[in-house]
Amino acid sequence: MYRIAVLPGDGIGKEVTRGAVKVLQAISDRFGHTFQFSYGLIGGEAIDREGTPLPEQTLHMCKQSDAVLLGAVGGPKWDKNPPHVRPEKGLLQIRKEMNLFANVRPVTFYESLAASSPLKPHVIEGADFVIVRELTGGLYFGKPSERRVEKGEEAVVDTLFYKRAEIERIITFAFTLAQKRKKKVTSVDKANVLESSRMWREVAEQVAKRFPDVQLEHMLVDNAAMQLVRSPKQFDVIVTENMFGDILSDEASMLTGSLGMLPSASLSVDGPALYEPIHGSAPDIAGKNKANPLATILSAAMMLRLSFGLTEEADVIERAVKQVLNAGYRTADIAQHGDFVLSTTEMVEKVKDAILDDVAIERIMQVYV
Ligand SMILES: NC(=O)c1ccc[n+]([C@@H]2O[C@H](COP(=O)([O-])OP(=O)(O)OC[C@H]3O[C@@H](n4cnc5c(N)ncnc54)[C@H](O)[C@@H]3O)[C@@H](O)[C@H]2O)c1
Ligand SMILES: CC(C)[C@H](C(=O)O)[C@@H](O)C(=O)O
Ligand SMILES: [Mg+2]
Repeated sequence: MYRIAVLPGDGIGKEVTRGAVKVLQAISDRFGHTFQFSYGLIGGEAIDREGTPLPEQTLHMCKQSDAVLLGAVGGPKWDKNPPHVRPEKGLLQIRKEMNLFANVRPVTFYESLAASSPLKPHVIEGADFVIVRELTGGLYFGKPSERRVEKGEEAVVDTLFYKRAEIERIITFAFTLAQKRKKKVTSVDKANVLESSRMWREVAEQVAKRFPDVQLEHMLVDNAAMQLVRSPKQFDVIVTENMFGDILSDEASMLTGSLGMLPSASLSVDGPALYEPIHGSAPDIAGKNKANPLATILSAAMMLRLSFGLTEEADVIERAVKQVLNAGYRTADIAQHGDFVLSTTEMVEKVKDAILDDVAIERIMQVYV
């Protein structure tokens, strides 16, 4: 049995996690696995109901689970809350409390979505890279982070803080991943300005010595932002600090045409991992059955593969997504003029159908081939 903690969160988080759970149930039916789903509050809804963005009960449930599936948090309703009762604080707290330092954001080009991207097909065709984002340090967690009065003037400060060991572990993770891929690491920093980036670069050089089969290049983050749209096919594994990774991964989603396509895994050295789409709660489309569920469904596939070792089942989900896209089914965010637009729930049903077809074909192949 696999114990999955489901944290729907706010806005479309509820809609896309509902869809991913249905897909996992289809996998469970077909492969005979037992997924035990437990639900917890996080983010704005948790604030409304429990007065805190991450209730202790939620954190305990997640720590006791085998993996966590999260939707998204946040929304205008809570945007003026004090810092400690913002929905996003709950997300940062669960990342820190579960030591989820390694955030893996794969960026995959889908042939059938070439027209959905704002980038030219020849630029993106074949692009396939992973952004490895340090997730529990940097500006997000550095202290002080406060407003103050300095020499009679109102001022404010945030702090970009990393221990050398935190930098070393994420870069080591990136090199280990690159060894299993195309053996190239692009370390992104702002070493021409930031001291933290100069240490980052030193550590990358030191770690590289332990991976002689992996190529290391350094790239300044402003150049990297430009290179992502100019020539994304050059990348294999990008490793970078927290804030840069947040920004670059949303930009990278445009290779697929939508934020609604990118999954993520947040991993720790030990203990359960957390899987979530990189997008947010999308208040502008929340409750309209318009959200693209594929990023969350693909995050569930990452869960099966990375947390449960169910590689065939993960492959089935990823193949089903590709089949549905190849068949021309689109949610509004990836639709072109003239496409038949599916709702969130309709897209989920198409993925479930493809899973059932895929498994049927697999069974036939096993029997007759
Ligand atoms: N991991 C998270 O929980 C997470 C991530 C990012 C933003 N947020 C929060 O979400 C709220 C809204 O932030 P935002 O609008 O800047 O970012 P967002 O990612 O929610 O939305 C950005 C744009 O992308 C679209 N979009 C996002 N996901 C989509 C999907 N699955 N299908 C179709 N379209 C999709 C939205 O409609 C919107 O136009 C904020 O409160 C923010 O803090 C949460
Ligand atoms: C909601 C916000 C705190 C979060 C982040 O910046 O990490 C989000 O943008 C993400 O990418 O998961
Ligand atoms: Mg983000």
